[in-house]
Parts: sequence; C-alpha cells; structure tokens
Amino acid sequence: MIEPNNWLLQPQDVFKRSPVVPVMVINKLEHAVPLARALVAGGISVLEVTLRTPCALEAIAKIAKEVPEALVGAGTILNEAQLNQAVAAGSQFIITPGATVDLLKAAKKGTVPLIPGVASISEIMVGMELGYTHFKFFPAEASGGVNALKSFSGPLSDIRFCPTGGISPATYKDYLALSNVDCIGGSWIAPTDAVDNEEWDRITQLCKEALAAL
Ligand SMILES: O=C(O)C(=O)C[C@H](O)[C@H](O)COP(=O)(O)O
Repeated sequence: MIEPNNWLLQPQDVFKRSPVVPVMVINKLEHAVPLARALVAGGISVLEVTLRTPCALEAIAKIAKEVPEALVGAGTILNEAQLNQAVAAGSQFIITPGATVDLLKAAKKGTVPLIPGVASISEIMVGMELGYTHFKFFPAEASGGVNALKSFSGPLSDIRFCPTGGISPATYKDYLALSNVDCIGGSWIAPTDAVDNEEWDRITQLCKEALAAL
C-alpha cells in the first residue's frame, strides 16, 4: 500500500499556480529579493532557485521571509542532505533533476513536496510505486520533448509533468498545450545577464510577455 504524504502543500498546488516556472541562478545574495519581486510583479509567483551557487540556500531563506506572495522552492537537489538543507532554509517545494529511491522515500517522510526529475517511463514507474504523481520532465528537449510527453500520456494517463530543460519562448506553448502538462520550467524568464546587470524591469517584462502569449 502507498503511504499518504504529510506534505503541507501538494504538488498540484505548485503546478497549478503558474504555467511558467522561472529556473533561477542567483550569484549574489543581494539579487534574491529584487529578482523575486520582479518576477512576482510580472505575474509569476512560483520560483525555483537552483542550488548551483554558494548563496542559493540563503537566497531561498531571504525570499521566503521577505517575499511572502511568492512560493519559493529549491532546484538541483541531488541527495537527502541537500533536501534537508533546502527544507531548513524555508523551501516550500523541492525539485530534483533526477530521482533516486532514497530521495523519493526521504521526501515522503517530510512535510515539503518533492517534484522528482524523470526522463523515462521506468523512472516514472518507480516514482509511482512510492505514490508520486507529479514529475519534472528533464532534460525535456534532449529527452524527446513534446513527442515523448505525448507518448507518456497513453500508458501514464494520470501523471502530470512540468517539462524543463531546453525550453524556449519559441517552444513553451507547444508543451503547455499537452494534456499532461500543467506548467513548464525555463531559465529564459530570468536570464543570467539580466540578473547580473540588475535589469529587474526587463525580467518583469519577460514574465508579462510569456503569460500574455498564452
Ligand atoms: O539545476 C537544475 O536542477 C535544473 O533544474 C536545471 C534546469 O532545469 C535547467 O538548467 C533549465 O534551464 P534551461 O534549459 O536554460 O531553461
């Protein structure tokens, strides 16, 4: 029997809140709050902060505290130690590039939802055995893109996806048109050069353009 989870928020609450999820790389802690505010001002309030930079955990903590209108989560979580650090920092959801059984089981015991990364049917089936129904499809473009997701919808009709990886302004609408996709992740909404140059209005504008086109 699959154990129910004790998550404070369910993955569908994350998936349904914004069709576009910015994948953020924060190099300077002082950029965290203005960046989060720029995204929220553009209408996007689900934020994935990747654990790829030394200040990422502190950035999550600051956003969680100072931008309460945003739902902030951690990306690039590779193991249980990072999962615990991200939760302790205040992450409201956790996203991983791939899925290990240890990580899937550890997150089930906690209170913060995990969105595991998968690229194949077998990985999804392992997640399903542990009660997971919402996945990041990563790396989306390199793993078959829209056609792969269409194929997944046959045998895995109840499974929901957030494709991420290689998605661009030219392709995101094709993903969002799929019946098994609720949201997509992308870094183009918060480009590194715009963040480094503190071009917050440009980021707000990118959000507005992405949402207006849907
Ligand atoms: O670090 C992680 O765990 C990730 O989540 C990787 C990101 O999903 C991709 O880097 C998305 O980036 P783009 O392909 O530029 O949109």
